[in-house]
Amino acid sequence: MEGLLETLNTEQKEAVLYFDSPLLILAGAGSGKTRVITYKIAYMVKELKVRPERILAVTFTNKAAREMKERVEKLVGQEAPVFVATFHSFCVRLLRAHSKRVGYSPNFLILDTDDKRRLLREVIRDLNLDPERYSPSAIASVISNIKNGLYSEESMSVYYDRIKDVLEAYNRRLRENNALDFDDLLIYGRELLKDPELQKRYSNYFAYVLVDEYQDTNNLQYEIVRALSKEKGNICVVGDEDQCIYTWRGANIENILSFERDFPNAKIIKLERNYRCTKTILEAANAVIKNNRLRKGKVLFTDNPKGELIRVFTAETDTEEAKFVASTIKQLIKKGKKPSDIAVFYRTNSQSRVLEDALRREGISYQIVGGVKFYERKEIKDVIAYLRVALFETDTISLFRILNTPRRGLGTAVERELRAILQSEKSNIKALELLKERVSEKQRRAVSDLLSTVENIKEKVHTLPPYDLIKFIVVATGYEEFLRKEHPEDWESRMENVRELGNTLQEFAEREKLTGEGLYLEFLNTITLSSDQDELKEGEKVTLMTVHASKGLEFPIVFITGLEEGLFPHVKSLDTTEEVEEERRLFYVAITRAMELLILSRAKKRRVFGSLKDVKESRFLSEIPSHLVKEVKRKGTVKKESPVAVTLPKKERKPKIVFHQKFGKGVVRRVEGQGENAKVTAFFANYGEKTIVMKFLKILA
Ligand SMILES: Nc1ncnc2c1ncn2[C@@H]1O[C@H](COP(=O)(O)OP(=O)(O)OP(=O)(O)O)[C@@H](O)[C@H]1O
Ligand SMILES: [Mg+2]
Repeated sequence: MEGLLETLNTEQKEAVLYFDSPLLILAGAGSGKTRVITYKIAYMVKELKVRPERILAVTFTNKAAREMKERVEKLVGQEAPVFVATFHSFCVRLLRAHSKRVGYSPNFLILDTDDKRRLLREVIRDLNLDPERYSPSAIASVISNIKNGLYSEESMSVYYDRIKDVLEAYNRRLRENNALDFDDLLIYGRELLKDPELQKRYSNYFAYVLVDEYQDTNNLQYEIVRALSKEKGNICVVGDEDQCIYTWRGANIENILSFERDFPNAKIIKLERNYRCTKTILEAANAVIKNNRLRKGKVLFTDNPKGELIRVFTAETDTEEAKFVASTIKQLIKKGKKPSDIAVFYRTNSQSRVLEDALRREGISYQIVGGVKFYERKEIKDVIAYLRVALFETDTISLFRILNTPRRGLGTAVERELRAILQSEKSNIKALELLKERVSEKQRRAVSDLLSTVENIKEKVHTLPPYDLIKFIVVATGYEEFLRKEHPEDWESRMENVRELGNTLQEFAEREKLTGEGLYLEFLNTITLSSDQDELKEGEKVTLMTVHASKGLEFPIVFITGLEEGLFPHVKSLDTTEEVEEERRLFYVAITRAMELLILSRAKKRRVFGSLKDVKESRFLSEIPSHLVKEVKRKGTVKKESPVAVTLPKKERKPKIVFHQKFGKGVVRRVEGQGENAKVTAFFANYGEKTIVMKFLKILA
């Protein structure tokens, strides 16, 4: 342990060793805040002999939690698990133990964003409201804001009156389904801790509480932290007000001030040395954030080398910008950089597609974090819904999802019948039994089939390995045929996803050493709670993500794309100074993820709703001092693809070896057709023979 403390600077060491009163560490990006938290936990376990499970560490995402856990285990050895949680996962644990007190049974369901929207759509339809005026996703966010108490009293009453019926029906349906949405987790978690007995029990149980990314906690989260630590004051929170980027979700910079008020004897430690970025990058970050008025203001310096100048590229169009990113990455890799050292950020999810296309064309493997997440893809949700119906007696939301998926002639009329039955009958299986009596002969057979499939799954959960169980669901329901018919364009890749689900489950089972029902419950739990950062797997892939998802992470090389007015800063955040300042903090977060090289880009024209529009350079670009920047020139004067080359094609060479993003290298067997739409059949070592459209392949030989 002695040796370990030596790798900390004086202030960091002081923070690790300080236990006399509540501790607040306020410090800039890359100054070692997260490092202090991990070392503090390690110190408590190793030196103070605190039992690891009695230390509660809270971070912002599951990914961050997992990383922290690994780091602590590296420091103390794996002798015992440390409880590193997110606010949501902590509340799930609390609720599983005491759900009765808030009127839920312990095996409650957690609705994710998509489930929530589906349920709202149903509610809106049942209330005979116009779905045009009441869009489920808009209402979903209003409801979330109401639940989080984000509206002022005045606007609250306006919103509340307008959606009162929807909200009440929605909450009722949640209760009937024994289900909670993400907001409820925090609300009921907080509710439980209001009970003096529980509050005492848990604040006594936890010897110490630590919170990372404290600047982004909202009021509910703050109250939870406070309930757990107010008596003993055994708490350490770390944050940076310049990185507060979730005020739109109710994060509150004021929490930092309230901390000093609620814990009057709090000790404040500042860390001023950045260990992450080059001098050039840090100077740029400091210059940008200086333009914000709403900040405490602090200095941050680094002893790191000056490093390379920041590169700036101006493209004619967004497509050209993407090409620039892809070709630059290719060069960097050629020069020996690892793909996993490179990250590409964008302000909004929809920017990723163009970038993805360009990367694919260059044959660069990438992973996308956020966007349509794997578990939100339709085919994955369908298959998981079968699992959920089998495992959760009362999950009617999933029941309606699978009723006619794949199509089995159980349309809206049958759905209505089923809904009526469910008014009095809560069990899925019993409801299906009853449904059989109320439908036509043909439909009866369909319902019987569905019923036996569900019962089979229920049983096979205990007997089949996970991969085979997924296969069973696919075969029993004819899901592959269904995909083939419904999605002739991409059914293969969808099936690939379903298989991937089987792989993931298998891997999860082996890693967590779980089997049977417990395995699936834990798995469903984990994926429902997984957030933007959680798909990040290590590996030789370039990472694409929104700036929001990049919080807390670091990469040697970072691209920030789309630096245009209206995009970054975003058009929705231009009205007030506060909004623009939040965008600037977001830009500050993005810059400070970069360790060695920062590359910024923008386009002069960008496709918006299908057509190209002129866009202006982001104001943030001009806030970076010019001596830190180097303009990247466009290569030569490559005109638009010359029409001559298209009309006079060289005799197409038949490819022999190709490369595919997912399958890797393949030996070509057949080619049908020509050009980018030609169908190439190739053999891939780990996947067997596949037929793929040329444009998704790279020719290696
Ligand atoms: N004393 C130190 N000696 C060497 N490296 C350090 C030291 N402190 C921090 N680092 C390294 O600096 C980098 C940034 O540290 P860390 O991620 O803990 O910063 P942070 O303050 O949490 O940043 P952010 O605000 O972005 O979350 C990490 O790679 C970390 O290992
Ligand atoms: Mg951190």
